[in-house]
Amino acid sequence: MIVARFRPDVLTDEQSRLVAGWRHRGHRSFRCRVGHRTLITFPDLAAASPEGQRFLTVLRATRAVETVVDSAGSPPLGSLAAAGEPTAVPVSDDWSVGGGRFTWIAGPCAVESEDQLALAAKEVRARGAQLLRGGAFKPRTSPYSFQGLGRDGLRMLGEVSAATGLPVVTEVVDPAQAETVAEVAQVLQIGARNAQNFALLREAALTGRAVLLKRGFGCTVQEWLHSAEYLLAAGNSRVLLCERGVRTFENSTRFTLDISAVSLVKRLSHLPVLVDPSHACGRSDLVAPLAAAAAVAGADGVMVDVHQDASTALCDGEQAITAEEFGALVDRTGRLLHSLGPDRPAADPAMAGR
Ligand SMILES: O=C[C@H](O)[C@H](O)COP(=O)(O)O
Ligand SMILES: C=C(OP(=O)(O)O)C(=O)O
Repeated sequence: MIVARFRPDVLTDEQSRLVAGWRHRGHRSFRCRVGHRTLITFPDLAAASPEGQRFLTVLRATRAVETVVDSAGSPPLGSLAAAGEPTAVPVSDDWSVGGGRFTWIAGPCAVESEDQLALAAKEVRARGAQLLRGGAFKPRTSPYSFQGLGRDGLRMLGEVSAATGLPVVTEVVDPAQAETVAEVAQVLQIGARNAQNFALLREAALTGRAVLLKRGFGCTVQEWLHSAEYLLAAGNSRVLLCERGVRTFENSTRFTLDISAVSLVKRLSHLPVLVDPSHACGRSDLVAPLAAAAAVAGADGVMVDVHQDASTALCDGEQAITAEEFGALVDRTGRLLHSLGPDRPAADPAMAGR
């Protein structure tokens, strides 16, 4: 699919003229601001048709257009080739995910009480977390399992965030609740089970909050990237991808962490890629090695479940690590990243699309 990247010193009237001309002929275009640049894709442009050829000539001759890229079957607005460089996604006044810094997101799987959340936030913040996770609305396999504290949980997240300064990542499961969740959370999480709930993706994007998009456990990399494209095409470029394991024949771990997808997506997409080792393996003893693997594979950060007393956890206790273990994990991974230095696989626009 054809996508045009416009220069940072955008000549918006040129952009608008181009888009208006194209739309006047009954065609669609989708625009997304990525860093300092604007990407516009033209899904109806058939490069081989005479009309397509004429439009491409105009695009290439337009001063405001930096480059015109064919994303070759990959979703265009998320493509690294189109953006030209990886994007860093701001999630608060003083933290961006991506851009070379490693991000730690930690906290309980589910918000269970004020005390539990406040203690977890204090503990993970002291040990290096930049964002607090915690589910208020829990997507559970069984209707009889703990479903989360709902609005009460959201309120607790808001209070703890205000007290600690930690931005909050929490899941939204219902399109009608996207705005309510966005009043509290700096990052809306779309869980694996909803990765292809397109109405939910659209509502989450329209809140303008950053969106952390888990990979569906039955989704291919291309399906996952197309879900991200729904967010981008709705005009929200603050998208974080999160690999959390896929379902395979292997059942000795909860899911199978697809580490190759991490390195691959860093080559295909300009969006930051995170890894959730907790949900991937479902076992606290494998969280540290998988987090290390994620860091080496080029991930921009890791999200982990942390609980003070996993034996009493109301959700996913088997995969939660303690705050002390989290601290050790942050230290070890920090040393690992340092030792890798510039050898850590980074997004390389020259490899995009291979
Ligand atoms: O965050 C946790 C999810 O809600 C959980 O992994 C769902 O799984 P389960 O309901 O099968 O336990
Ligand atoms: C439900 C969660 O994860 P996933 O959607 O990856 O299962 C979660 O992180 O709380």
